[in-house]
Amino acid sequence: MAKKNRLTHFFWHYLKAYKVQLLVIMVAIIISTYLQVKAPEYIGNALTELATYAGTFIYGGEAAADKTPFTEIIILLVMIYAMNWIAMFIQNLLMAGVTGKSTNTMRIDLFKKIEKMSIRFFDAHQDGEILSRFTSDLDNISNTMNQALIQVLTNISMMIGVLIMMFRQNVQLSLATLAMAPVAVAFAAIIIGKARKYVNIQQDSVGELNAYIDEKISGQKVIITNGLEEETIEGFKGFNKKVKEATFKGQVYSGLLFPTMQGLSLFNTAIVIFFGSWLVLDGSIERAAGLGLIVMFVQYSQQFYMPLTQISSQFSMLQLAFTGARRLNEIFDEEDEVERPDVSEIDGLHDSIRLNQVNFAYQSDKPVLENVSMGAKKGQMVALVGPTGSGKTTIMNLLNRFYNVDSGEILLDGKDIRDISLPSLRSQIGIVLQDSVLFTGTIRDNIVFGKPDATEEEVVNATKQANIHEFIMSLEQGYETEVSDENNIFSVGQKQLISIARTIITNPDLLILDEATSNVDTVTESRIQKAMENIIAGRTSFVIAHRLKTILNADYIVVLHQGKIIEEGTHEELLHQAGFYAELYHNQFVFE
Ligand SMILES: Nc1ncnc2c1ncn2[C@@H]1O[C@H](COP(=O)(O)OP(=O)(O)OP(=O)(O)O)[C@@H](O)[C@H]1O
Repeated sequence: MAKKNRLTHFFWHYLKAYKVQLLVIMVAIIISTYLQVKAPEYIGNALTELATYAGTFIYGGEAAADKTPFTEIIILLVMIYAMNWIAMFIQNLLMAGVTGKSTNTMRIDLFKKIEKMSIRFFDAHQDGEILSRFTSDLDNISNTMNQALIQVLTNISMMIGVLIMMFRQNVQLSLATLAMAPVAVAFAAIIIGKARKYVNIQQDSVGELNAYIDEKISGQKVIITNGLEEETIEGFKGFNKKVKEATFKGQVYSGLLFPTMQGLSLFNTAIVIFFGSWLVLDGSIERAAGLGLIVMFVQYSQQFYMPLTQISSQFSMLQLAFTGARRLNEIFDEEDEVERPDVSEIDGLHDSIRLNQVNFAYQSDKPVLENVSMGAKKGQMVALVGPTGSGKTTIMNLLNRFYNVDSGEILLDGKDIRDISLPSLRSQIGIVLQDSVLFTGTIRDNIVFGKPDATEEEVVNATKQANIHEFIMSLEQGYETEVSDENNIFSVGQKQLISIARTIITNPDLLILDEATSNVDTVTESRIQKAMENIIAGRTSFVIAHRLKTILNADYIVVLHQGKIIEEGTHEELLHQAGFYAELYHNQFVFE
């Protein structure tokens, strides 16, 4: 029940801005339903008038025959059809507007929500799975609103109209007409319940399938180099089979609705005929009027059950929209990044940044950092070293508040970073990761990403410090060269240099650097090294260091092992300790 309320609430939230349009649509639906119900009566009258005219014409001659009543009814009929056309046109036009605007708002809200999500959310969801909410789920909602909603509303108003007309004619026969309605509703509820289950599975499987396709396409090089094409296709078939099976089962149940409703409708027609005849024989209904009444109620019975049948046939489409709404709600229900209510702004790093007894786990049963205490004074460079999986990246994630500590605290100038507003904190931090991402746009766009109003001088200054200015100038279109992450005109090293320039331009007080381990040629390697030195100079920095030279440049070295600090100090101090670090050093940092 709560779920249904949630869906009703969801649709109402997006439709309430269009109350007036929806009201006009409803009125237009009622008008067109009325006109459609009324038209056959006028056709009948027209035929009667035509017969009268023809009779008079044949027996009394043209002069005696008056075709005015016939002509008048025909004109009226034309007007009825024209009004019906206008009413339907208004419905469709307004509905297209309401659908377009409301799904557009849904799409914007969804994107806004995703932009507010924490890194934990992105770590826990695959890209393709998130993407499918924007594609198939929103499409389903939009298609249903455009195509099925008016038909469903028309059918409901038709049923109400028929009910009113029936009860005005004869209450007993009306009740007989409704005899199978509870059975029909019960059947529909059971079948709908079953179908909903499979439509839900279907849409979830589509999400998983999208995630699989997305992952495999972006990892295509690895697949080819490892000769895993066949395995990948088999994996795809597995996910595709899940979609196929759920779609089939959903369709089977949805498909059951239409024939079931039609069967019940026919059965009810028989009830009406028998019950009507019994009433006539019993004398409850006058014999002369009996036959006409029975014929009328046979029609009512069909008119009443037909909309029910049609609603049922549109059901699978409605179900897709409900499932789409449920899946959008799953995202809307996710928690945003939480800020303490009394957060404040900072204007930079003035003294130090420290981790105090920090404990952290991505999953509660697997501690990743245990009792980590370390820090950097303003202007210092701290190198984090340790084997893979020791928790270096995790410390960077906590410093930037991609995640919050489970216990302990991180203090920036003595202030808990959870008390600092996220935008304010992050504006002071510059990050260069191993995998540098380029966004679609020009090189310039990519460099001024964090400072769109940067001057030409600032851009060139940043690229010079990052050692990439000359390379950019050697390109035919220089800073205006169009790039994207898939555009392979840059090597990994060059991408990292652009990413360093992007960070330099924001002039952050605190730097988080993850030194690239990927093999780059020696020229690029020394360029990166120089760029790193330039960006670090005069700033406070934490560097996940892989190169000996970087480590030797550090003011302080922290050695991590399985989430714990096992050694710390300057290079000389650590060598003197003759422990893990000294061994790594003598082995030329083989964990690279
Ligand atoms: N998003 C995540 N969800 C769950 N566990 C994670 C996540 N990210 C990292 N881990 C786990 O946390 C531990 C520490 O990982 P982390 O990335 O901090 O190590 P690292 O020292 O940076 O390793 P590397 O040098 O290979 O980058 C590892 O055991 C890893 O499996």
